Amino acid sequence: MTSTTTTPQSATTAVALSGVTKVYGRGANAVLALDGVSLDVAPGEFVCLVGASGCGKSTLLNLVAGLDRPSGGQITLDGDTNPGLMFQEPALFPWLTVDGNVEVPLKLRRLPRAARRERVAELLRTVHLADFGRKRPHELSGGMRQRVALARTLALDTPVLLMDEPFGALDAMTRDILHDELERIWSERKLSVLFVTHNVREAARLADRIILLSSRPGRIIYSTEVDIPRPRRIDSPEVAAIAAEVTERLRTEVGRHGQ
Ligand SMILES: Nc1ncnc2c1ncn2[C@@H]1O[C@H](COP(=O)(O)OP(=O)(O)OP(=O)(O)O)[C@@H](O)[C@H]1O
Repeated sequence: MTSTTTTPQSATTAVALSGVTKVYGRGANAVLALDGVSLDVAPGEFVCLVGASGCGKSTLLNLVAGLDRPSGGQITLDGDTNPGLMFQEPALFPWLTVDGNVEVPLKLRRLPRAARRERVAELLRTVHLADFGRKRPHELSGGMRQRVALARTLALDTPVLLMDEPFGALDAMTRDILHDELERIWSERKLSVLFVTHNVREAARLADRIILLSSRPGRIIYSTEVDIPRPRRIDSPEVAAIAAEVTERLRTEVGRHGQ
């Protein structure tokens, strides 16, 4: 069976992937990107997906987002809203102000004007940009632009957030601050997060659970719970120990493929 559905599920699963396979192209040019991936994300769980370059992390996220269809298997999302998406590029509309950008999903949801204004102000307070509503994206730093992108995603009021290397282009200090912000918002709003990253330390800093994908075709080869109390520091010995364990597994996997 091949499908992506958005139907009420049991309360124990926010995102469910069952035997998900993805093949790009056909015949001699066919590329098996994902092979039988099964994964459940619980409501309120923060799951980080790591793996070597080209192992299918973005493919998996795109399938969950409904941007593409699996070749086999099933993907089910709890609730009737689409998941929120964030990428490395904030993808803001340059001709709109910060307010205007955050307002876009609210307009699409046909919220009345006064309610939109109130909601935009509340979302900008959430991401600590209350005084920047009238600025345009080019007037902001990279970190601020990602905050706007986060506010815009939160405007969807979705319980599921899909993030593909959202902080990959930021400097370490800005990334560190945004980790704190994201952790706070995730915990306050009880979001379920599927977060793709190359950065194993970032995964250990943020995740309840880290999933490691094999080199192509992507299969789940390792999974570990991260029991470190929050809030965490990316430079703490506990985070470093988990990161070292995952890095070792990743190294073995990459070595196995001679990359
Ligand atoms: N549209 C496509 N057509 C053909 N092959 C594709 C397509 N999209 C992705 N692939 C291939 O599928 C595999 C998985 O790609 P994907 O982008 O999901 O990996 P990734 O783990 O996100 O990589 P990275 O970490 O480098 O971003 C790669 O080998 C890629 O070349």
